[in-house]
Amino acid sequence: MSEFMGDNDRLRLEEPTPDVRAVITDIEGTTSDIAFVHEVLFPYARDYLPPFVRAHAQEPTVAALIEDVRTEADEPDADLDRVITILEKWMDEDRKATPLKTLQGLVWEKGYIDGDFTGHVYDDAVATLQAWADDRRALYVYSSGSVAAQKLLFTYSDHGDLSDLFSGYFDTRIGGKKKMRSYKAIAAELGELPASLLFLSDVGEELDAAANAGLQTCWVARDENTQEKARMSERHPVVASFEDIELI
Ligand SMILES: CSCCC(=O)C(=O)COP(=O)(O)O
Ligand SMILES: [Mg+2]
Repeated sequence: MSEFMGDNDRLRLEEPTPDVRAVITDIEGTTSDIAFVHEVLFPYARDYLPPFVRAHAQEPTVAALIEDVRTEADEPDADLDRVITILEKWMDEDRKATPLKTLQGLVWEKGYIDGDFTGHVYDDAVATLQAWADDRRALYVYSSGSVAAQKLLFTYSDHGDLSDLFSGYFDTRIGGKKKMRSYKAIAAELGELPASLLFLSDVGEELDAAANAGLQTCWVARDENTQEKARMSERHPVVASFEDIELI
C-alpha cells in the first residue's frame, strides 16, 4: 500500500495496492521548475535551433529529423526554409512533436557543455529521489523532452551529475504523455504490473492517462493554484513536494 501525505492532510489510498516497485517521474513542473524550461531552455532553442538545422542539414541524423518534420507536417515537398518555419511555429506552440524535441536536445547539448545554463532540479526532488534510490527503488523518467535532453538536464544539473539515479528514460517515441497506451507500453517494457508503478506529474491529463492504464499516480502541485485544481479533480493524491510522498 502506498501512502501520501499532503500539506495539511493525510491521504491513504482506499484500495489495497501493491508496493511501489518503480517510480516514473515527469520533469517540467515536477522535478524541475517550469520557468527553467520556458525561460531558459526554450528561448535558447528558439535562437539556436534554426542555425543548427541549417548547418547540419546534410548530416544523416539531422537529415532524417528534417524528413520526420515533413512527414508530421504532411508537407513532403517542404524545402529547408519551410521546415525551419514549421519548427519555429511548433516551438511557439510548445508542440510535443518528436522531431522537434529531438532537435532541441541536440541544440541544448552545446548550452550545457559551454556552461550557459545548468539543469534545474528542485532540492526536495533531489533529496527524495536519492533516498528512494538508496532504498533500491527503481527510478525512471518520462518526459516529452527527448531522452538525450533528459539525460543532459540531470547530468548537468544544479546539483551536479544526477544521471546515475535513473535506471531508464522514456520520451514521446513510446507515445504521448496523455495517452493511456503509452503507460501500458512503459509497464510492458519494464516487465512490471502497471499497479506496481507510481507516476508523478504536474499535469492532470497525464495522471488520468496513467491511472487509466492502471498505474498508481501522484499529482505534484507546486503552487497554490495547481494544488486547488488538483484537489478538485479528486482522482489523484496531491502533494506540494516530493518530500510529502512516502512509499510503502
Ligand atoms: C527534458 S528537456 C525539457 C523539457 C521539455 O522539452 C518538455 O517538453 C517538457 O516536457 P515534460 O513532459 O517534462 O513536461
Ligand atoms: Mg510536467
